[in-house]
Amino acid sequence: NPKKQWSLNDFEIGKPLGKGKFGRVYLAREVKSGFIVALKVIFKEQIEKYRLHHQLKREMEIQTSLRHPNVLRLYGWFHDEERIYLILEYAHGGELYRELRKTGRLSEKQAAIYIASLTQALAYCHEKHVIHRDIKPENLLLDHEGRLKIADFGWSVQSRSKRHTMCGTLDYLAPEMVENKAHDYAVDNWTLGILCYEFLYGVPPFEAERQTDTFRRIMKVDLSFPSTPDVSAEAKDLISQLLVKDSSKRLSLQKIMEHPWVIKNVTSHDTII
Ligand SMILES: COc1ccc(/C=N/Nc2[nH]nc(C)c2C(=O)Nc2cccc(NC(C)=O)c2)cc1
Repeated sequence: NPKKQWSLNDFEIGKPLGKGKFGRVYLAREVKSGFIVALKVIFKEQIEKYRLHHQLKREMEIQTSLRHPNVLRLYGWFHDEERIYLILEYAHGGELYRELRKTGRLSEKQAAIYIASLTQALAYCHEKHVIHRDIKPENLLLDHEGRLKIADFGWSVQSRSKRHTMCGTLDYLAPEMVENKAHDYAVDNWTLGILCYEFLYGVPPFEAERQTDTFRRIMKVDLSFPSTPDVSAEAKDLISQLLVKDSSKRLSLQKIMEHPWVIKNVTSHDTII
């Protein structure tokens, strides 16, 4: 129940799942119910040091309020003197990133299933007035059935602007984000185009040696499709309709679900339509 006051005594801590910038994630079991969760431990002094208290609070309120099969649940949280604990849904498959690195690239069917799941999750977030702004393979988890979960509201606690210049990759940034312009929901549509390209080719479209070159390629929308792997014309069409500099001209989430490439590759049982 959401109002219960949780504490560390309610959980048996299991193996560490991995570590983020602000702390580590552990497998954990709620003692009374035996329910398995992922417990994300964030150090308060890290939050205070980067003055991210309000940001973390807002991100946690957002993620607690979201209920969608492709959005990782934040069930609750608690804290002690030096740490904040997030009680998160456990996704057995781990980061989609790892699967992408292992297989190099995805089949058109698998890529379309993930794009359709992401599109539906984003449509849900947008109707709840939540712009995600930071979808990238390492923020996407897979559950035991291979279903995609957007998983970075709760712990991507860096403030957006600093985060992108400070660390991490620019590959997924839309031009208006790169220019630090006011941005709206359409940044997420751009990112869907980046992800679709990366799922099919194994690398993001504007990858470059130096950040300055990636910036330049994004601003120019310097998009090209290599001759191998042989990717369908429909997939290229969808990518080209998303990686459009003018955010108002990007394909809408609704239109993505109606695109021939998605219709051809995603039958309703793969994802809820
Ligand atoms: C290293 O191999 C792994 C294989 C699977 C996992 C599963 N993680 N599942 C999660 N469910 N809910 C949350 C939150 C997480 C989670 O944070 N996972 C996580 C955290 C940091 C790094 C990784 N690394 C990978 C490869 O998945 C996963 C974690 C690690």
